Amino acid sequence: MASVTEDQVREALARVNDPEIKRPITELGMVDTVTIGETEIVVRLLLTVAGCPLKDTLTRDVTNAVGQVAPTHTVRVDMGVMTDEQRKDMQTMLRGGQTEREIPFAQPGSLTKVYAIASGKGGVGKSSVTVNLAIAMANRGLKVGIIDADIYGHSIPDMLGVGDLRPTQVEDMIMPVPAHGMKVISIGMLKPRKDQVVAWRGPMLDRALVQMLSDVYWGDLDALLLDLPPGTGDMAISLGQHLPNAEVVVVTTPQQAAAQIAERAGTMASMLHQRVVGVLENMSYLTLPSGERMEVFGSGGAEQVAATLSERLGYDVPLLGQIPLEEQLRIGGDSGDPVIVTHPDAESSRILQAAADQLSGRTRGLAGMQLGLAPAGRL
Ligand SMILES: Nc1ncnc2c1ncn2[C@@H]1O[C@H](COP(=O)(O)OP(=O)(O)OP(=O)(O)O)[C@@H](O)[C@H]1O
Repeated sequence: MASVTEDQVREALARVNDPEIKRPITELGMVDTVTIGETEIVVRLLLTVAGCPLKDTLTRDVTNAVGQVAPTHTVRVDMGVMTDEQRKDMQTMLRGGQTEREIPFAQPGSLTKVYAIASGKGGVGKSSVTVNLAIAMANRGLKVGIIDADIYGHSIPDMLGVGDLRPTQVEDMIMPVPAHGMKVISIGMLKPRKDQVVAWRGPMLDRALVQMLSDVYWGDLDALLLDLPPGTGDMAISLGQHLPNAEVVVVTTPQQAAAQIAERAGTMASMLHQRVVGVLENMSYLTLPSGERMEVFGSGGAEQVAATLSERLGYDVPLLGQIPLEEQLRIGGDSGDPVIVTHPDAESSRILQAAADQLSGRTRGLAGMQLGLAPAGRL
């Protein structure tokens, strides 16, 4: 009987990814020993933390991979836990050799587009827009991350159905929570208790933002969306300081009062040297059973914001779309299954998908856009 070698088994193991970190377990230093007996192969794995919730997935994947190169052997997977030293080595490897924390998206040459979703007033639908825009980008094959930096609302995890999940921590590195094919971290996940009220001043908020940007293992992202708290407060200033390359999308309703406050949010972004890439109007109208459109919050707000910002900032700030009031959108947010997933043909979903395509440079024929010159999503 031709026997299998340890190299062949390790080669097979190199095809198994850690389910959370999504990198080969061999690269992560998780394969401790491989022992090949007459009839049995024993693979000893080192987990990052004892009681890792993904033990069963790892055992299944390892058994399948080794079974393919050694079909006549049985496979046994033993589990141990990494030492502090081994965890630190893994963390350094994940940071690309950097031992110091740094914000990967602020490095020259970063290919990740960062979008800050801002609003003047609260409750205009900024978080709903963030999750649906993010999924719309993921729908096009982009690797997407979301940071919920809204200290007052932090509603993103619930909107994505992961409100009860906590991120895994490896040393001082935090693994983002997977949701709808994306990676998510929320300021709410950094609190000791879910129901704790966040009453932080500027420096604490700054630390929380830096933690979410640099201590979270984001891996390779095409787009990172940040849900900011409403208004022009400390978080917006911190973001401007740490990520001046972020592009800002302003969300507003058609209401004139909301529009004026939204203009201030856009102007502030520009003062922090961030580019305002568009305005999205939410709650624009309600389609009545007769087909007639009722403008519940009036009309013209976002057009006004786009025109004022274009004039003030000296470049074109487009209106990216007008999203109607829709019950399905609200239900999607409440249930954790966003409307763009459950009802991709709903009017709101189509408008959000078009806005996402416009932002990530996927709509053909837009004036001034580079087409086909760079990899998708990295224009
Ligand atoms: N177009 C819409 N149609 C129906 N309901 C909507 C729409 N947009 C938002 N909502 C609902 O309005 C409420 C507020 O929306 P959301 O939480 O997204 O706003 P926000 O601007 O992020 O609020 P906050 O200021 O608290 O962060 C939610 O219940 C959401 O489901």
